[in-house]
Amino acid sequence: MAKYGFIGTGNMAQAMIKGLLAQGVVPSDIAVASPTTAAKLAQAWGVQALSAQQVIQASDLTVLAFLPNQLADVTANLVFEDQLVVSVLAGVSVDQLVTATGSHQVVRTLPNVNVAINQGVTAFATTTLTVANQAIFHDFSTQLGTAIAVPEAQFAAFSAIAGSGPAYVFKFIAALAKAGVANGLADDLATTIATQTVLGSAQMLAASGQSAQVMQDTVASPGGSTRAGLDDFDQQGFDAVVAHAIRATVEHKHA
Ligand SMILES: NC(=O)C1=CN([C@@H]2O[C@H](COP(=O)(O)OP(=O)(O)OC[C@H]3O[C@@H](n4cnc5c(N)ncnc54)[C@H](OP(=O)(O)O)[C@@H]3O)[C@@H](O)[C@H]2O)C=CC1
Ligand SMILES: O=C(O)[C@@H]1CCC=N1
Repeated sequence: MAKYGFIGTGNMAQAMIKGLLAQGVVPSDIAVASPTTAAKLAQAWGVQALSAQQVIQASDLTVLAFLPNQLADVTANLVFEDQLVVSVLAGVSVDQLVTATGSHQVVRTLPNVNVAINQGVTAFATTTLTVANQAIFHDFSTQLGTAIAVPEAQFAAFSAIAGSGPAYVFKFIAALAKAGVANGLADDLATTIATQTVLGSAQMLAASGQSAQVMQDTVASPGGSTRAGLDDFDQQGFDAVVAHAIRATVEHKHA
């Protein structure tokens, strides 16, 4: 089994580690480095907390999972040689990764937090990898969900829809639940049914082979309450609100 390393152990790294552990990767095959959280993860999950340089040396694949603006500082004194480096840093290009690490075996990725339950969707773009490193990255990424090769010019759009998308879906669920409470449902019940409804609807759409537009019509009986709600969404400019927020996300430097 390949050994995996993480430099940076925040929300994204923890989501990836959870996904790997759920797939049967043994904790001792995962090495982590960060100022404070790495030691806590070693206690809680049995992974190895090491220095960043030791993580690189102990791993077949090292994930960079700190904040994008930390790239130069964190890598300044690290030696990667031609180790396989997988970055999750939003907005950081393959060329920037090669310059910062000195490695020519580099993968730029943009995952989402659903990797924690092996249902992530991850964009990737690479330098020319050795056959061995292609296999190591393929095994790593497919354990976490779906991995898709995406041109770097499309990473910002991918990041907005897939990377940030879970936050926007959680926002919709929260709004749906809040509206349920405003209309008389208990808080817990409203959250449970809003969550299950979004989960079931996504699965229903995926299974249907139909467009999301067509599926709306299967719910809205002619002259019924759903049509009244959909018309109200349109009058309030729902699609424009979503498009505006996605544009703000795409235009951010860390997309
Ligand atoms: N969250 C998400 O859904 C997504 C995040 N990303 C990318 O993932 C990366 C991490 O984001 P996220 O996990 O949300 O952020 P967090 O703030 O949760 O995590 C940042 C991590 O960086 C660590 N860190 C800080 N300084 C150093 C250092 N000098 N050396 C090593 N590690 C350091 C922190 O360590 P400590 O905890 O010990 O302080 C922390 O574990 C970003 O680049 C982001 O663009 C990409 C797609 C989705
Ligand atoms: O918010 C962020 O900057 C990162 C990028 C995509 C999701 N989270």
